[in-house]
Amino acid sequence: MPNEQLRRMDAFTFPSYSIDLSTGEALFDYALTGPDGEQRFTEVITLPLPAEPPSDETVATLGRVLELLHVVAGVSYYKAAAPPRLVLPAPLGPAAAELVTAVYTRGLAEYAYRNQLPHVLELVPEVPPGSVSPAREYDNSDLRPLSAVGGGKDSIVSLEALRRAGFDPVPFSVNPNHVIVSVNEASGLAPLAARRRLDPVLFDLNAAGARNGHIPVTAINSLIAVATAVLNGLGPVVMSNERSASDPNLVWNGHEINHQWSKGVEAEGLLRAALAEHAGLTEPYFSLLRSLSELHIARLFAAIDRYDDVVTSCNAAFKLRDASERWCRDCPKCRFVFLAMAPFMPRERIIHIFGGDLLADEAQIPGYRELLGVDGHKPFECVGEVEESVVALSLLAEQGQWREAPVVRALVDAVPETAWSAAANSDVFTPGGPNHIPPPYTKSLTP
Ligand SMILES: CC(=O)N[C@H]1[C@@H](OP(=O)(O)OP(=O)(O)OC[C@H]2O[C@@H](n3ccc(=O)[nH]c3=O)[C@H](O)[C@@H]2O)O[C@H](CO)[C@@H](O)[C@@H]1O[C@H](C)C(=O)N[C@@H](C)C(=O)N[C@@H](CCC(=O)O)C(=O)O
Ligand SMILES: Nc1ncnc2c1ncn2[C@@H]1O[C@H](COP(=O)(O)OP(=O)(O)OP(=O)(O)O)[C@@H](O)[C@H]1O
Repeated sequence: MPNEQLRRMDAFTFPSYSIDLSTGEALFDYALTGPDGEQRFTEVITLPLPAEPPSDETVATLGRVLELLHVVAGVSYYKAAAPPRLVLPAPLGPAAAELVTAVYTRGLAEYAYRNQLPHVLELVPEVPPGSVSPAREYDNSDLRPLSAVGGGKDSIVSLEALRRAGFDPVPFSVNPNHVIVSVNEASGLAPLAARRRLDPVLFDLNAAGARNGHIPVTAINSLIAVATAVLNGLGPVVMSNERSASDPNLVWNGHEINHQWSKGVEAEGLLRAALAEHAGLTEPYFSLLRSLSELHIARLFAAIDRYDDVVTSCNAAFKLRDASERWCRDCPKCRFVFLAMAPFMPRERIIHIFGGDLLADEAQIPGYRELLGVDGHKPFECVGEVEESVVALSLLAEQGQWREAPVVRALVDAVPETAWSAAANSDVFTPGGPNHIPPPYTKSLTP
């Protein structure tokens, strides 16, 4: 469909969804409609099946989770045109409607900002009138947790904490690539995986110049994880989203723009409330690392060495096409994670993990100046707060193994006095902020 026709689309709708319980394959249909016709899409999500066929109650609860997933996963296709109307397929309760509104507005905020589409931030979904029959309560809080694994340091810290605390976690990933497969192998635990296939038409439209940008992928992965847990008789989904994920990158037109919005605590609360209301799940989903800073998580990671050959936090390794093998060593996330880990491990170990030394590479100085708040705003990436970067730098400046590294020397000179004093009084190693960690899990992070 030509780009001008896409730009004239006036509504995004959700024609149908279905699941085949003999294969685990769910089909989610979407449509952009306008004066020139419609553009249909189908996303395919395949859930891992349990050994025994699920009960009717399980199928009913799963259906409710998939109804939410159908609507949330539509963001990938909505963004190809960003029409003014978002027409939901069925009535929703207030908590579910609030989740959907937030996913399409705050979740697409970076997209709206970069494409200069302020109406997206004001989008109000059209919810068909009627009530939703109450969901059967489903308490899975005592069952084995499903621990989401993204291949990076955060999910490794959670997996190991759960294991140490005796929770017997099941690793779970959506579309595990070679990095995630290697991390699972290193864990020695038997993982579950779901498959997700975006409609290839979307890539054709993108190549032809359709609107494009960042989407709240964690909200989608989280609901796929919850659906997998329900279908397989497992307990809460444990995420590894940190405190700083809730911090916006900037404010635009009075709206917070946060690249990591669906990893933040607001999204976590909305998702939990929607799952309780719409699917009856009492303890569906929480982040174990919510109270911790990235720097604190890096320090916990440094105490675990069984994943050194495989751990990869660089997003370039997770692209659908042309992915890097492991760390690209030239992006905000590589820079930040290197800086965060370096104070807590011998120099040879971190060079081994990354395959190079970013603090010896002077080409990295401009990127590090952004992370340290000296230039620009916090990059649109999964990186910690400026204060965490300054604290990490101050720790490096005290260590003989790093003090003379060219990048450390240049940055120590660049950071203003005010930032050093803020870092000196920083609480980055003190857990804090709101969280949804259920009581049985609160002690998991204490060695
Ligand atoms: C791997 C990555 O960072 N991708 C972002 C990148 O996309 P790119 O075109 O370079 O590569 P692909 O990921 O292969 O995507 C191809 C196209 O498909 C679209 N798409 C992808 C996944 C999806 O669920 N829906 C989609 O529509 C995508 O828009 C591409 O056109 O740049 C994109 C634009 O900024 C980003 O949207 C891609 O981000 C992925 C969705 C992704 O998985 N990113 C995570 C690594 C990520 O950024 N996580 C955040 C958490 C954000 C959140 O709120 O959940 C983080 O860790 O901070
Ligand atoms: N493919 C995936 N399947 C399931 N969960 C995922 C996937 N990718 C990321 N996640 C989860 O989403 C959350 C955010 O991902 P993120 O990339 O920040 O974490 P990570 O890979 O564990 O650590 P790092 O921040 O070091 O990359 C984490 O809980 C992670 O486990």
